[in-house]
Amino acid sequence: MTAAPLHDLPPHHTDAARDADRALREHAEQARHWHLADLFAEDPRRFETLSLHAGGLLVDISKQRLTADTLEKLRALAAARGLDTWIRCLFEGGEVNWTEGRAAMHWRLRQPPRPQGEPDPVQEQLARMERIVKRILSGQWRGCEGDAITDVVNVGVGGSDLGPLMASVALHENHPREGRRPRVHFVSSMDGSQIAPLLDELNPATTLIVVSSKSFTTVDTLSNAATARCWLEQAFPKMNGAVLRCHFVGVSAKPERMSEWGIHEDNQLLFWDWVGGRYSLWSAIGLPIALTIGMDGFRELLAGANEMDRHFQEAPWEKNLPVLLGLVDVWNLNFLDITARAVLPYDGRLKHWPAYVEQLEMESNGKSVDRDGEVVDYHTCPVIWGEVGPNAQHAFYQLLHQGTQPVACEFLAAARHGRRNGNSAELQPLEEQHILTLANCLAQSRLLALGDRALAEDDGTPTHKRYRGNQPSTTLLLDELTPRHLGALVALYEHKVFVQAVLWGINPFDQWGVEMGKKIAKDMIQVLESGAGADGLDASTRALAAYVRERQPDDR
Ligand SMILES: O=P(O)(O)OC[C@H]1O[C@H](O)[C@H](O)[C@@H](O)[C@@H]1O
Repeated sequence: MTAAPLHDLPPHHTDAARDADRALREHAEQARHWHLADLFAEDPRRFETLSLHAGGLLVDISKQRLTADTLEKLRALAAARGLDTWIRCLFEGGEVNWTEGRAAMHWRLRQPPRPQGEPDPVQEQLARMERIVKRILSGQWRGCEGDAITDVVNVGVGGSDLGPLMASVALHENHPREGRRPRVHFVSSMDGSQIAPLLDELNPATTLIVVSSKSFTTVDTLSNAATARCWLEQAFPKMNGAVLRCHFVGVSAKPERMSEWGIHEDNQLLFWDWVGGRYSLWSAIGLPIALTIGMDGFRELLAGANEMDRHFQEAPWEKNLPVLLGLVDVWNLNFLDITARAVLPYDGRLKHWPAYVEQLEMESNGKSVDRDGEVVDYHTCPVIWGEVGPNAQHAFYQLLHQGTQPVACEFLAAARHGRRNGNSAELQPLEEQHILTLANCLAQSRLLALGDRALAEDDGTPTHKRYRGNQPSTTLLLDELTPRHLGALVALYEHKVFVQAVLWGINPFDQWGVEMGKKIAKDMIQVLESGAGADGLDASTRALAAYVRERQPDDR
C-alpha cells in the first residue's frame, strides 16, 4: 500500500487563520481573569453545554476555563487550518507523514473485513495471529520438550511495549472464553534489570518469547532478546533449531531481519511501514493483549476503535470528541499558557495509561518545525506526566492545589466496575472501594476547580490553608472498562493528537528527535569500553566516562 500524495491542503498560514488566532488572543485576554467558580455560578447549564457522550465515553470539559464562545472561536481556527481536508487525507491514505513519505493508516487495522473476500493483508495477519493465539491458549503450542506454554514474555520497547502493556493490564479481568491463558510478562529496559529477575522465576520449557520490534534494529529489544535466547539455549544445549522454533515469535515490519535473527518464518507476524510504532497496538504488536483477553476480546477492542474512527470522520465538530479534546488542549497551551498536563486515571487497571499517553502525545507532537520547514514560534505539545490518581493524591497533588503553576488535569475513570475476577466478584468491600475511588476523583476535580468556594470555610482561614482553585480539568468517564470502551478511548486520543498536529502545522507521525540519541549512544559504548574517542568529548561527558571506566571490574 503506497501513500497517496497530499492534495488540496491549505497552507498553514492564511489570512483566515491569522484572524481566527487574533480573535482567540483577544478572547484569552478576558479569559485569563475568569474563575471556574464564577463560570459555574453564572451558567446553571454549563455541564449540559460542555459535555459530550459518544462510544461509551462521557467527556466533561465544563471544568475547563472556557465557554461555548471559546469553542466556536477554536473551531474557526481549526477550519482555517483545513482540519476537514486533513481528516479526509488521513482516511484516504494520504502522505500525512511527509518527512518519511508515508501514510498513517493505523485506522485500517481496525476496519471490519471486506465483504467480497478480496485479499486483505490486514485480515491475513490477523488470521495468522489468531492461529498462534489459539494454539497457545489451547495448550497445542509446545515448548521444545513438549510442554504447553505457561508464560509469555513480550520483549519490546516504546510503541512495541507501552500499548500492549497498557491494554493487557487494563483488560486483565476480561478472561478469554476458552482455554487457559498464559501469564504475560513485559520486558523493555535495556539494562537487563527486568529480564534477569524474570528469567530466574520462569521455567524455560514452558516459556515463549515474543520479540516485538517494528524495525527489528532497536538495541534495547535485541539485547533483551539475545539474553532470553542465551537462557533458552543454555537450558536446552542439544536442541539446536528447536529452541528458536518452539520458543520465539517475532512481530515486525521487517521479515528479513527477523529471519536473519533466527525467527522461524512460521512464527513471524508482520505489520507495515504505514503503522507508526506508537499507533501499532492494533496490529500483531497487540499479540500480548490477545493472549490476555482472547481473540474475541481483541476484535472487540478493534471494533471500539473503529467506532471512534467513524465518529471522528462523521460527527459535526460541535459533537466530535477528538476535535473537542484537541481544541481544549490548544486553548490551554497556546492561549492560556498552561504548559503542563497531568494524566490521572482513578483505576489501578489503568496504571500504565499515563506512560502510554506520554509517548503517544509527546513523541507525536513534541515537534517544532512545520510543513514548510520553518521553526514555529508557538508552543506545541505540553509537558505531560501522570500517575494513578489516588496514589498521586499522596505525591504531587500538593503542587496542583497550592503550587504556583497552572496545570491542566485529566481525570479518567470507569463509572461501573463489573468485576469478573473469580471469587472476588462476590466481594462487597470491592464495590465499596470502587465508589470510594470515584468519590475521590470527583472531589479532587471539584476542589481543583472551585478552590475555597467548594468548602464551607470562613474568611478567617489562614492563607496556608486556602485553595486558589481555577485549575482546569477534563473528566472522562468510561461507562465500563471493557475492550470496546478501551478501543474507543485509545482511538480518541490518537485522533486528538492528529487534530492538535493540524492546528500546530507539525507532523505527528515521525520521531527524528529520537534517532540521533540512538546513534551517538553507539559511539559512547566504545568510549566506555576502551576509552577510545574520549578526547573529542566535552569535559563533563569525558569525566563521567572516566569515572565509570575506573569502577569497572578488572577482568573486563
Ligand atoms: O518497534 P521498534 O522499531 O523496536 O521501535 C521501538 C521504539 O523505538 C524508538 O524509541 C521510537 O522512537 C519509538 O517510536 C518506537 O516505538
